[in-house]
This record gives sequence, structure tokens and C-alpha cells, in this order.
Amino acid sequence: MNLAPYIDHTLLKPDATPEQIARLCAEAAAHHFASVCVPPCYVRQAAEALQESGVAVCTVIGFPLGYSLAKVKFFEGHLALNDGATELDMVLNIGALKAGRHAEVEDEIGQLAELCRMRGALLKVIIETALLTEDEMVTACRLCVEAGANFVKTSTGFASRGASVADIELMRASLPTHIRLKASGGIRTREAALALVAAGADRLGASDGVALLAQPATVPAAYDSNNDSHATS
Ligand SMILES: O=C[C@H](O)COP(=O)(O)O
Repeated sequence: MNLAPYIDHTLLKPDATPEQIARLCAEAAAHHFASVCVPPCYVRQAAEALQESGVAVCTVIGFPLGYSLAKVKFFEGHLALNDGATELDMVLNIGALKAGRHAEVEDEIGQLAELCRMRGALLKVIIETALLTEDEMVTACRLCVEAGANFVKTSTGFASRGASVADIELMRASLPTHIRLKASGGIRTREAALALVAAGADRLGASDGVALLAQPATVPAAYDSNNDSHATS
């Protein structure tokens, strides 16, 4: 399977530099990835670098903790779209979700969903599965549907863990088919990527995108007669 069309090639580290963003964009164009996912301050640079490339520009909103004010998230999204982003990955207000303030969560998502709809962009909602119970994950998915999100995304990559197959399976079972899924955070091997896609992921957020493409299929361990132990290739 060609994983390239699934990959949001990502660089969201706090010390990311313009030179690293330029390399990320060059890699994404060369490998025909779905998008680059960059910090808001680099959207304009990425949009200029990827003009006519077919690679989308994605950025993050209220990232990585999700507790910015809803108005701040909306304005952050407005500015990012003006700079050339066509996909927004917002972090929902995790504490409000856990507190049962569902109308508040749905409203902040809905505002950005409407903004994206008007601007022809896509909204992904990061629910941070590492911090949620299964019931909270199901509720978060329901709120994303009611608010009009296009994708539900597992993780920021900044919590205790990233995406799991179990997360994707539960989210897929909790969502109508028109809502797509993005698995992200800690995807380090081709096998892990393939398992997440098989479970229902439509996109993979990964900072190791090139490595995922390059990895050979798993080669069975070969017996090494020299030291009478199984060598791994
Ligand atoms: O999608 C966004 C994630 O931050 C990527 O996580 P990663 O750096 O563990 O691949």
C-alpha cells in the first residue's frame, strides 16, 4: 500500500525553524503527501512553498492544550486561513468535555466548522484520546458530528501517548461514514501506520512520514550461525 496519500507530514515542535519547515515542504511535495501540518506562524511560508503542488497546508488551533478561549481559537483559525491554510486541526476544550459542558464544546467547534465551510477549508477536531475515557471519546465524537466537523483526530502528539488501533476502532464505530478519522502521535513504523489505516484512519499525522514510506516490509529474523543467535535484519 502506498501510504503517502494518507500522511499529514508534521512538524509541530516548539523549536521548529524556518529551514526545517522548508525541508518539510520539500519532502511533502516530493512524496506527494496529503498535507504538511505546521505551526500557525509558518502557514504563510508553507503556502508559498507548496503553491500548485497539490499538497495541502494544515495548521493547529488552540494547540496543544485546548484551553484557549473559544474566541481566540476562532481568530487563530481566521488568521491561518487568511495566510493560506486549507485544513485546521483544533484541540477541543478537554476540561469542558470532562465537566459535561457539552454545549460549550459543541459551540466552539461549530464556530470553526462554519468558518471552514465558508472558506472551503476542512476542520479536524483533536480530542486527545490519551486523556479521555471511552464514554468521553464517544461523546466527543457525537459533539463533533453535531458541530459539523469534517474529521476527528486522536492526538496532539504532546500527551502521554498517541493514536492506538483501539482508539480508531472506537471512533469509527461512533461516527457516521462521512466523518473522516485522523490518527496521530507516535506513529513510528510502517506496520503501525498500516494497522491504523486498516482500522479506519483516513489520515496519519506523523513527523516521521518519510521514514514510514522508506521502511522495507518486515524481514523475518535470520539465524546467525556465527554467534548462534537469531539476528534481526
Ligand atoms: O499530528 C500531529 C502529531 O504531533 C505528530 O506526532 P509525532 O511527532 O509523534 O509523529
